[in-house]
Amino acid sequence: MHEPSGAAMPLFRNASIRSKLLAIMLVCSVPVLFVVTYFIVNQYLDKRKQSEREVLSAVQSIAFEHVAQVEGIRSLLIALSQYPDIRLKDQAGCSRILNLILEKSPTSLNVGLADTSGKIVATGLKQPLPIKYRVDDRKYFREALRTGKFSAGEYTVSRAALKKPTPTLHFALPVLGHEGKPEAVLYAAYDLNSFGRIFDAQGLPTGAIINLTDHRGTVLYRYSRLGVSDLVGTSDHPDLRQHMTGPAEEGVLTGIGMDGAKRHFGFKRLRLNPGETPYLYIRVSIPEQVATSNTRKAFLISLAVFSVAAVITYFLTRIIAGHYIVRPVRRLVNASKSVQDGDLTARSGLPYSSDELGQLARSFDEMAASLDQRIRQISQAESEKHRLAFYDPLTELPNRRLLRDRLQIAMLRSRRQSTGFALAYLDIDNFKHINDSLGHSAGDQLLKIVAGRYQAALREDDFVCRLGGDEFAVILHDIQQESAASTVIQKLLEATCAPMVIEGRELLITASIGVAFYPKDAEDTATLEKDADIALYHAKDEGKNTFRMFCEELTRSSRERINLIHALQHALDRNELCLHYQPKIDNANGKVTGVEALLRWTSPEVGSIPPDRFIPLAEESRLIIPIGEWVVRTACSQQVAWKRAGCDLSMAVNISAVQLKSPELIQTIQRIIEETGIEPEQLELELTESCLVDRPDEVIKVLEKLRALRCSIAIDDFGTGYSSLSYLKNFPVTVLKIDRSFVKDLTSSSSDRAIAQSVVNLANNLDMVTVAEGVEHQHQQAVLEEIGCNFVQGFLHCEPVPPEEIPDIVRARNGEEERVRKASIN
Ligand SMILES: Nc1nc2c(ncn2[C@@H]2O[C@@H]3COP(=O)(O)O[C@H]4[C@@H](O)[C@H](n5cnc6c(=O)[nH]c(N)nc65)O[C@@H]4COP(=O)(O)O[C@H]3[C@H]2O)c(=O)[nH]1
Repeated sequence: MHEPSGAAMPLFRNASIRSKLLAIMLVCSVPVLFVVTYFIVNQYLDKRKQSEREVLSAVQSIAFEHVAQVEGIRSLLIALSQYPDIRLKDQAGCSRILNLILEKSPTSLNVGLADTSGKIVATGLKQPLPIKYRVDDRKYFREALRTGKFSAGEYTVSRAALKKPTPTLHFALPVLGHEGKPEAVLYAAYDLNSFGRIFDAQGLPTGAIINLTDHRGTVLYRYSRLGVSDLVGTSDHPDLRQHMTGPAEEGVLTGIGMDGAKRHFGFKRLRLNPGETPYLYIRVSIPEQVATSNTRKAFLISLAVFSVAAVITYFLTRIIAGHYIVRPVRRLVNASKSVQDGDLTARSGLPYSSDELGQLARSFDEMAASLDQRIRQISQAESEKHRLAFYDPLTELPNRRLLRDRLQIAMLRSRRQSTGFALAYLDIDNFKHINDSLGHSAGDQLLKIVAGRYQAALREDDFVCRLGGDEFAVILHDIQQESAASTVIQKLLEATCAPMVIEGRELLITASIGVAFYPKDAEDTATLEKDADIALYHAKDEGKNTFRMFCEELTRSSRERINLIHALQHALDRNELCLHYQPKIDNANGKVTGVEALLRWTSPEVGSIPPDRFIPLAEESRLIIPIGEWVVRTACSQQVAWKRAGCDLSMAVNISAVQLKSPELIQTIQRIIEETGIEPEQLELELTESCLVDRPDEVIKVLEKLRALRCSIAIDDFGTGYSSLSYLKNFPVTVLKIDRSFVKDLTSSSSDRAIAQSVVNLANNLDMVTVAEGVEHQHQQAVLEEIGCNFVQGFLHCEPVPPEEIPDIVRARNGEEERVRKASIN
């Protein structure tokens, strides 16, 4: 079966509709998912940017505030440097002012004055510093002296506030003398915790961290809402130091923080004076997770909603597709399978809605209905064809073809069951005569009645068929014995004999039956049929209304028949045929007025064969056509030869029914008349009465043509056939020959005499002459003369003799008769 290629989606080629629909649903969901994802990613990126802006802004504002504080310190130190006590390095005055200043400065942990050797002159602290405390090792001190400018120091943990170590960053300003030389250094310790406070004021989200490092990357201060980190003093993460060396003074970046979390960083470098090394690197960071937590949440919610929607859609699609698509399609598939399996009454059972499935259901149902109708029509046509092929239309019995099938089946069944069966051939006796005399319609009715009787007489599993014409065949199953078959055959004969009324006339018919047995007589059906046929032939031959079981003897006689036909085929060529002539005597004067030509055959193999035996075979094999032509030609030639020799006789020739039906008969006779030169009036064509009853209208036409040739026409064996007297007057017949059977008992049987008399009267009335056949005795001759029969033939007068004897017989007879006649006159 052809499979659509469907190379596009081989994965789904064999998937169910439900799966395909679900796949479609899922595929259609992808854009939705894509859009949702797109918006969420966008939101995420926005959040990220927002977070970066936030950290940058935070770092900028923290730096700004810090710078402002440092500037405050710078201004303060500048103002102090102008103060007289400071310039004079008056310890008490300095302490007082510094003390006062320190109290007012929230970001400074200490404010102090050191001389140029680094020795502390005074501090703003309440408690005095230890004597050995010096600042000459501090970077801010040395830088201030070196540069003469406001300088920053390095990170320290305040030693001033001993109770609580505090991260500090020192700034220093040299106090310059009149020559501009540094005379002392003012310094302030900046509390790095100030960053924490500024940082807190930014309102950054949880997890935000501020990280301060120096130019070496050492963490100076690290603070979050959780407090100051213990990572202070450690080295900054190398990956995060890029901002220290990069070109940008401030900016944002994303990376892994020191806590291992991904963070958004805002950074800024701080310098006291342009071109100087930055004294502080500020970094503020927010964990990305915190920055994008909303979008992540939104993403997860969307994903959850999408998943729930997908699950709901999945189940809804399953339910809806199952109800509206899958179930109808399954019903269509099932209906299709049923149709495929031969159930053409199968229908979808779906409502014919206006959608595609409704239309498909309607189309399918209509297609199945039309298929059903077509198949019915075809099967009706087939069964009609089968009926015509295997059944006889007249009797509705099976025909010969079906017989052959049934014989095969019966044979196989018998072989399997080790049984046997009988085949009987039946033939209605004289059906042809009945058919022709009563008409075809009556003949058909007869056959139907007989067929019905045979069916009724047989068992149900026996088989009866019509072979054609008046022939029937019967299979009798499970019969091996002749005795068992005889009972059934007898029943069939009786069924045939039962009186029947057709067209108001009561008919009595008989049948002949031939029977052969399987496997006794034949082991194949063809031989069995032949055997039954042979048996039937012999039943007919034996006088009809009887049956004959097949035996080897019959085959032998049949074989003889066939051999005889073969021999007859060569009889003409081999000059084995000859004619004898029987004189015909005129009762009026006792003279021989004519002869009847009678065919004789002497075969070198078989010897002399009587015409009653070989003429039927010649008719059967249609050899009678050439033989009959030879007879007419020989007889006519003989007649002409005798006539020339002074022996003028009429010539009677037998014409068989087969010759009469031959379309060449007229031409043949005409040609022979012309060729031989016989006077046509002297040629008498004898036809048996049975020739006339078969298609009388056509026979009349043939006879009229023969009469037109001026031949005489005689009806042979008159009174033995079934010819209707009403027809007789229409036949252009000139002679009626009274059959030998009536002549035989003419003197003893009053009915035979009455028949003979009737024939003579009929002939007289119809202007015909009569000839009596088979006259053997004088008393028969006397009666025939008495009843007025015109001519006689018979052994009493002369047997059929060879042609050479005829002239002498005629001379003797006609001379004698002349002498007798003259004597009787005298
Ligand atoms: N018992 C008895 N028989 C007598 C007597 N007189 C004559 N017959 C026989 O009666 C038969 C008369 O011929 P059929 O009735 O035409 O009957 C003929 C005819 O029907 C047929 N037949 C003979 N020759 C021909 C022929 O050339 N063509 C055709 N178509 N049929 C022929 O064969 C039949 C028999 O012919 P045959 O044996 O020659 O028999 C002849 C003849 O020998 C008699 O007194 N007693």
